[in-house]
Amino acid sequence: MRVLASAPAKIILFGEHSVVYGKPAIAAAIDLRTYVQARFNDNGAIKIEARDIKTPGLTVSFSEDEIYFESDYGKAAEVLSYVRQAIELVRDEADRSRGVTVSITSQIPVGAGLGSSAAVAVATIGAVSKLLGLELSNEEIGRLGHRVELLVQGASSGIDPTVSAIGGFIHYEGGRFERLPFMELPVVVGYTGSSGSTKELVAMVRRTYEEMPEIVEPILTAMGKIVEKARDVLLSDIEDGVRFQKLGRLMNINHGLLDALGVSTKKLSELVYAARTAGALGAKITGAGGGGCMYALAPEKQSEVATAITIAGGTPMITKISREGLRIEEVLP
Ligand SMILES: Nc1ncnc2c1ncn2[C@@H]1O[C@H](COP(=O)(O)OP(=O)(O)O)[C@@H](O)[C@H]1O
Ligand SMILES: C[C@@](O)(CCOP(=O)(O)O)CC(=O)O
Ligand SMILES: [Mg+2]
Repeated sequence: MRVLASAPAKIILFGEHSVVYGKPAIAAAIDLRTYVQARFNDNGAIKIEARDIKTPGLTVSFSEDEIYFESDYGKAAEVLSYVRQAIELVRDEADRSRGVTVSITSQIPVGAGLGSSAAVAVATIGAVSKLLGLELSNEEIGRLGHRVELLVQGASSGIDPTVSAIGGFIHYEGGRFERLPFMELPVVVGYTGSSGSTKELVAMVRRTYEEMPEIVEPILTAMGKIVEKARDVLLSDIEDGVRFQKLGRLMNINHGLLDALGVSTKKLSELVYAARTAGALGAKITGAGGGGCMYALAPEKQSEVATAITIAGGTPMITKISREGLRIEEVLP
């Protein structure tokens, strides 16, 4: 038997980092996906085929007629830890005796703030649980995905695995979510081309918090207030033009506060300012920062903003919100 499952990337519209401290945040699934195929193998082991991910620490030596490969096994194992933990959690719930092979292909840039870690965990849990005959709802799979992120990163709010599992738009707070009405948002994502590790960035913010709680706590509180205002704007019965203007202002304030926490980079800020200059109503980091992506809200200006992001040295992506979260694509005997 073979099962193919897929799960989407996300953007955090408002509230990354502060959400780790129990404040609310708003996120939406987007139409980039990670695909995981799971099948049984005969040797009782876990085998992971991850073709899109670079193997760190690979050394190749060439001599006259021979080639030697040496790999840093620790680093290679670490990079696959989300997938491994996802498989282990499902086997703990079902059957540890059967060997499982998973093959991964992904459209989501890694370490770019678009939730590749959550998507790979959720798609793996979806495929392996189906293979092992477990009946789990998408919500339950989101909760297991959160456990995977906690085990690997040490800290995680759970917003990414939740939105990747259930899709659409959500308001998330302290492990609970509320679905927000679906709407098309005219956004452009700008990718700096570099990556940041969520685990390290969350730990860096934690150190700053512990050093200067009297300064960082009000920043996190303000971020939470931005999210509540944004939720009111998203739910209110106003004309889209006014709605986008209000959301854009809140995005710009949220970006400034993320910058204050130290998670922006020169390149991210350049893309943010380039997008605003080209007519975006708002632009901010999305995800953990330290590289990765920003997004801009640009009604009727998406192509101008995409061009400005390219000129500033980034890669623009005009994405759509995905209504669907985890999806079982096919089950073959
Ligand atoms: N296609 C993939 N195959 C295997 N592991 C992946 C894949 N995509 C992401 N990951 C895991 O997720 C990690 C990146 O997660 P993270 O630092 O949270 O950044 P983000 O979630 O923003 O992409 C990678 O280092 C790797 O461990
Ligand atoms: C920084 C944070 O708020 C979001 C991280 O998202 P990503 O892994 O950078 O896509 C962490 C979390 O919510 O667990
Ligand atoms: Mg992540």
